[in-house]
Amino acid sequence: MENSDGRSADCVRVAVNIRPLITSELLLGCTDCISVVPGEPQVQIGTHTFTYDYVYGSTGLSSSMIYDDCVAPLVDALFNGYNATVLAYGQTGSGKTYTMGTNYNGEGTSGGVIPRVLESIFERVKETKDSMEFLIRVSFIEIFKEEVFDLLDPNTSRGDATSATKPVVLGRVPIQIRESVNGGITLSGVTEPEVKTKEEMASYLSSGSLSRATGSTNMNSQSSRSHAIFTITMEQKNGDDILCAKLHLVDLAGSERAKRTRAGGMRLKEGIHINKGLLALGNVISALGDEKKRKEGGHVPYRDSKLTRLLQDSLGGNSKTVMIACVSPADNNIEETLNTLKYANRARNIQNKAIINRDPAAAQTQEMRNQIEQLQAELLFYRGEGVGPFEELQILKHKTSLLEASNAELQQELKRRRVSCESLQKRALEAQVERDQLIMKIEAIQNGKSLDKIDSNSNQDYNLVKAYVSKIQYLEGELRRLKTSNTTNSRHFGNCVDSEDDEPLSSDSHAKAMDLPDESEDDEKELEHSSLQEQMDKELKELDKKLEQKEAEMKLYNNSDASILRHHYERKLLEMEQEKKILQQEIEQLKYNLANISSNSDDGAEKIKQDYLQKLNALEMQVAELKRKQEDQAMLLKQKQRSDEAAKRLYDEIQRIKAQKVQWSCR
Ligand SMILES: Nc1ncnc2c1ncn2[C@@H]1O[C@H](COP(=O)(O)OP(=O)(O)OP(=O)(O)O)[C@@H](O)[C@H]1O
Repeated sequence: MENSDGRSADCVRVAVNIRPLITSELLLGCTDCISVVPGEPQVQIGTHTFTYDYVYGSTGLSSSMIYDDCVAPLVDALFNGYNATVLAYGQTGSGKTYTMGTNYNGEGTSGGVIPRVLESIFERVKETKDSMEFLIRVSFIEIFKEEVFDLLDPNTSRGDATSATKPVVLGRVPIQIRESVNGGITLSGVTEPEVKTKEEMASYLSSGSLSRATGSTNMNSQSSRSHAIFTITMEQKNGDDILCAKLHLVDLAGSERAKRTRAGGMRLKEGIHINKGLLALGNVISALGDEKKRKEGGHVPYRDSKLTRLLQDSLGGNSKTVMIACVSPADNNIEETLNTLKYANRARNIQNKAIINRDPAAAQTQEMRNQIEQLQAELLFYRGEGVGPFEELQILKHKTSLLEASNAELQQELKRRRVSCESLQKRALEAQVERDQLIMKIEAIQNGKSLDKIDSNSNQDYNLVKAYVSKIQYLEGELRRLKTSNTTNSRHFGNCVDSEDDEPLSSDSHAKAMDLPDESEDDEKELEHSSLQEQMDKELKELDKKLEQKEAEMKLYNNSDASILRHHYERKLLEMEQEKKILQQEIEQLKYNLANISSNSDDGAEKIKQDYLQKLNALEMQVAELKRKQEDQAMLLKQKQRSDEAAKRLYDEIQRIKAQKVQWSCR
């Protein structure tokens, strides 16, 4: 099968992610050595031009699109029973960990792909869990100095996700790679806990990442010294059909040259092992990506390293694979960047053969069941016990299966609608709570309370308002119920009254009148009805009071104070934006000064450079803090808009209830 770009759907997809120049590179006076051809997935470096499936960063596509373009299709594939791999490759400090989000700790939003994978998997599980059983497990391993270690092994775990400091290394026992009879690669005894929520999965990722070997090199203060593979295994059971597939998320250690990283001692030894694994990976990519070698059926050296053995299925095997080549644009990295781009270019030629991983026993059972059905039909036909010719039987069977399929689809649709209905109800409740909370805030402001004090009380208020709104919803429900029962009673009572009307009775109504109970029964019914009426009048009055109260609140809310609050938020946002702009201008100015100092060899230049560097750092932190505050303000503003909408809906609802009530009272 071919894609619109003419490449086979099973080819390894390759994306290049160019990170921006980082402060340390700017301090060295580095400039961009790589450019992206506008509108094309093409990069130019020196005299070379390379084409990929996607190019992000440095004015190519925005790197925030990596997940949607490259990774979301792999999550789809996982749910369809295909193995999938995302592989981040590149020199040390080129942004692999940043791109993958391997250090995600479950809090906030990291730009990396892993948090989005977690989010998306559990959203889809939630959507389909009524018709499907899921079993999700995770494993997290690292290859450190050519040994495979289990990062989730509770016996050797070096800390938990909440620990702020890096835990101490305990003696770890490497795990063995095994090859199963059908050639599949397994890790004997690897810890594979079952996970049921996104948070649980994130906590395993986070505790494993803490245990991962990192160290400081000259090129990256937090350099990953090992190759890490986080694997999500998903088993889906639908009746007898079982699909079992794996998604590998691979964050490789950076390729590096000892001279550049100024590594010595332990770091040097680590580097040698890292490079050995990456060299083997390069050879595998060359063997698979070189058309000539592939046609000649040349040997693929998977066995040369643990890394290549573990990635055997991902490169040239049963997997849908995306490789994200991460590069730095700095001209002092040009040699490594060129190398990465060359490998990435070659990797585009790798052909995989992904197949749906159906449980063999379940697949066989299904096949046998079909066979039995077929044979039974044939038997009926030959015995002459069939209702008609064999073909007719086949048509009927086909029709039945079509009807069954459509039935299943309809049931699915029904379930989906139910779920969405529930979630809409929940959202309506939340919106009402928010609205009421805002009204309370406005009141508090009017009463002269400070914003800080209001915020500190808001949690307490939230629960109160929630309880209050649920109560109102309950009462509204009760009222509806009573209205219905009253309508029924009124009809019945109306019938009785009709029979006493002066108007002549039709023969039909006359017949009905004959069926009427005797007078004492009538009295009883009337009494019962009037007591019911009385009770309902009481409830109605109460509801009237509530409606009035709500309307008064709405009026209060709709008056100019609400717009004061909105203006307050908008003004704050604007102020922050201006402050951010000023800070960014200062940063630009500092960077410019720094660039000038870098080319200046004055004696005092180094001191000024250090001062600038410190100031730059402080300013960058200030900008980050401002950004966070700005996001908070924007969220508040959004919340406010949502509450306005909810208030409007509520107001409409009140009007509707009132209209209904008037109608009802007139009956
Ligand atoms: N797209 C980006 N935007 C801004 N900063 C980035 C980006 N990518 C990476 N960085 C920064 O570059 C530095 C190195 O990134 P990272 O640690 O992800 O590199 P790495 O390739 O994983 O390195 P190593 O192989 O040594 O572990 C970090 O400070 C990170 O914050």
